[in-house]
Amino acid sequence: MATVPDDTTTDAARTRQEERAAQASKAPPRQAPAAEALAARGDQFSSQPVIWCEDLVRIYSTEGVEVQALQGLNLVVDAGDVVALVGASGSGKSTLLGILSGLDKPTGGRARVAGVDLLTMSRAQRVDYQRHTVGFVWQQTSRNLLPFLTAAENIALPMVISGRAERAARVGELLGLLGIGDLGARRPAELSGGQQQRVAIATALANTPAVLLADEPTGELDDASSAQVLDTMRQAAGELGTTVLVVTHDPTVSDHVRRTVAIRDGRTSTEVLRYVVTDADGTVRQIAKEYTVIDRAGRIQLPKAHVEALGLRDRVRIEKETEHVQVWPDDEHERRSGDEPVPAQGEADETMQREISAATQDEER
Ligand SMILES: Nc1ncnc2c1ncn2[C@@H]1O[C@H](COP(=O)(O)OP(=O)(O)OP(=O)(O)O)[C@@H](O)[C@H]1O
Repeated sequence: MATVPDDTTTDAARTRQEERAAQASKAPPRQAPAAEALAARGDQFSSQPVIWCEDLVRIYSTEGVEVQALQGLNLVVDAGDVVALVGASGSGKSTLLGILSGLDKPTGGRARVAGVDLLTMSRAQRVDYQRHTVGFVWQQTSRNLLPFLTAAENIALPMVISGRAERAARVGELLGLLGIGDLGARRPAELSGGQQQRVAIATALANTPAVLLADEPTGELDDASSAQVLDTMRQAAGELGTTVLVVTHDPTVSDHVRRTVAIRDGRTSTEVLRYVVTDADGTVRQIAKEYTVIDRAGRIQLPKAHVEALGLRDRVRIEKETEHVQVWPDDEHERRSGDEPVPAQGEADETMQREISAATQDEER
């Protein structure tokens, strides 16, 4: 028997109690958006999802061959959240980031970031969007920074382009936030990979974007540098009220974010949410729960492991319980594959009628 949702794999009742206790005590998630920072941003959309994608489709056509990279992807990210996007190679992660960053256009569906409609924006709006609404950090440290400028000059550059005043103060603030206050005068070649990525994050945050998008920002770093970069990114984004979406192959990234969304075949498939709960004795614990994504039509994708383990195929039986639904293998299939021929509908009704009469007679006797 498979049961959905997945939280019944442990002690479901206890987990639900823990969840309620966490909500009741308003225990903040580990990377809770800083409410003050969000309020300080004064964004009109701060109470709405900052990233909103519905049935997003991206089809690439090369030499007559079509590849459907996104196949009706749905994703909602709230203001100030820090979300990791994971998935096998080719699942569509970079395609999604390309669309959200305004570098690419979806083939269909709807997408809004910080209130901007990504399908209908004009060329001028796109330039403005890339300058002010989103910041981007690439995997290759060399792609993020200009080698002939110092760290401070790199961070100031987006503000020079957008004509922002009081740049020196802002550069100092960002260098401090990213923990590289003493490295402002160095050129990228004089910095370690981790330090370069922190400068890159500061540069991406310079114009106070609503959203920071990062594609494998720790891909070229060792574990210790990765952890440092992710922590400073999370802290800086929290201070500034910036929403973060980070694509990664690195499983340790998940430990640094509240929410991990998995993409499979161009669609969001599962999510892991992490909470911090404090027990009655003061013990602080982190709870991670895996959820399966359900779309607007009520469709879910069962985990492959469950499907294989239970031999689910063709069809399943779904039963509603008080607080959950159960998914059962098709036992009808097995019953009918025996030696006896399957009766036609009229005969089946008659057979059932005969069986009921026989059972009633047995009871009467
Ligand atoms: N410009 C393109 N032209 C044609 N096909 C493309 C293009 N970009 C991506 N694809 C295809 O779209 C699918 C999704 O690619 P995408 O790069 O988004 O995956 P990904 O999850 O980011 O993979 P990886 O983790 O390896 O970077 C793949 O099948 C890929 O080959």
